[in-house]
Amino acid sequence: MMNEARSQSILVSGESGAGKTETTKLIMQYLTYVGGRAAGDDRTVEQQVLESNPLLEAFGNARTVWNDNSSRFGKFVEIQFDANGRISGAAIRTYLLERSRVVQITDPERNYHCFYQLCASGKVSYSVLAIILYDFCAYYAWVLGVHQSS
Ligand SMILES: Nc1ncnc2c1ncn2[C@@H]1O[C@H](COP(=O)(O)OP(=O)(O)OP(=O)(O)O)[C@@H](O)[C@H]1O
Repeated sequence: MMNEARSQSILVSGESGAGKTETTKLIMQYLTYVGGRAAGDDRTVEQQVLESNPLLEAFGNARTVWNDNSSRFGKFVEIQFDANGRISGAAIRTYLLERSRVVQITDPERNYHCFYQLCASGKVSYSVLAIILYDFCAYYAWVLGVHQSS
């Protein structure tokens, strides 16, 4: 990329359970390692890129019969580098979240991780739980609306 001064793409594909999600995380770890800044900086872009994975997985991954942590959406990760090869920015776009899973699941499959994480925390009062569940529902309703209108 630096030699040719041209953007490059990596396409990770395969059937469910093939290892796309884990491979993508390894690629992101590698790119943030080679394009990282000096230690001691504040929370850097590369840290934010890596830290986005658990959050995205909470809202978009679920257990299926093939994979305990199956990604139920597509992801386009763009990492921008400056002229020195250092990471200068990043953007993540998500596509085609499996909408039906929000309201319908078949045993032994599960809904999205975030619902179980919320219940497992055991530290929220019922009123806070209701607010958070309301926000989750609003989030998924927004996602459904976005995909329906596009
Ligand atoms: N590099 C790896 N090292 C160790 N285990 C791995 C690796 N890649 C995949 N696995 C194992 O395979 C499982 C499925 O991998 P992963 O979730 O990446 O698949 P996937 O192709 O993204 O599946 P899906 O399409 O359902 O999201 C992981 O939970 C892990 O147990």
